[in-house]
Amino acid sequence: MAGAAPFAKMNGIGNEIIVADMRGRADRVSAAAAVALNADAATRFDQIMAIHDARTPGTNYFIDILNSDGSGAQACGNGTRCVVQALAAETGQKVFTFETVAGILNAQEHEGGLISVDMGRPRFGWQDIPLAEEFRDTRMIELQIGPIDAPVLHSPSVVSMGNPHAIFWVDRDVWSYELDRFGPLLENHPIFPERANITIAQVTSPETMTIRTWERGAGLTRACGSAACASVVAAARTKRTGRNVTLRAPGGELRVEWRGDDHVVLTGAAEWEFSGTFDPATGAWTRDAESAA
Ligand SMILES: N[C@H](CCC[C@H](N)C(=O)O)C(=O)O
Repeated sequence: MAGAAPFAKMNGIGNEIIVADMRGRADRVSAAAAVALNADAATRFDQIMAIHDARTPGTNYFIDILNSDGSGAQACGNGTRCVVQALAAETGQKVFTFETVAGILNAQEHEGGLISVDMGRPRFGWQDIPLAEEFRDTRMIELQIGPIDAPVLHSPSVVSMGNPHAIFWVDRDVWSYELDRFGPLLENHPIFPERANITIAQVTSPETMTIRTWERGAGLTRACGSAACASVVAAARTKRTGRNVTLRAPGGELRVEWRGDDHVVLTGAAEWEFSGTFDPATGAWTRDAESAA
């Protein structure tokens, strides 16, 4: 065993994140450690962002992303902001280039503390998302849930932001839908061979929308950055909004810009809660003595 590693419990507008410092070592945070940390109320999380030494010249670090069920994720916008805040606090550096299994991404901390992450280009091909069968037009696919003649949620837009997203457009308040009941069914629907993150979105103006997300591998979360990006891209594609949108999620506000060069930039806050050390093999952990409650 390689010994204990430092971690910080943080959140990105309520998206519960553990930033694990795995620099200078060859082991990974295990799925068993993720499940154990998530089972403890004090360290319950949506994603672990494990910072590893860079693998590719021109990048600062490699980031390994785990969901709370121990599965891997290709992208996590809110978690990336937490990584930036932790590293900026440590080093004073403000601009970072990270590598994840989904590719290279740039991020920066602004004056005043907000952090932007360039989440790259969205992909729309049915094989990119992926879907189990061909859909030529992914702005709206045939998928519904609820009574057959009066579906509660139907006809989502689907997008890959490195990870799979389905966005269901709703007219009523997003809280009036039982996302805890429908989320798991949709996440695991056979149309999504790699499962999917499920978002319900209410567009409130060409520049604003409200979203709630059921995350693949993590369940209901108070915010999901890649879902915010997917929602804006899908809304702009279907002419529901422009390309610059402020989103309200249960945990707070995010800004998304789908730039002219096709990159999607996510901006929002990140917050440190406490620090500790943990065993990346088992998830056993202790809180640092000087750390906040
Ligand atoms: N919370 C993350 C997304 C996690 C995605 C993950 N649930 C998956 O794709 O499996 C975010 O802020 O982008």
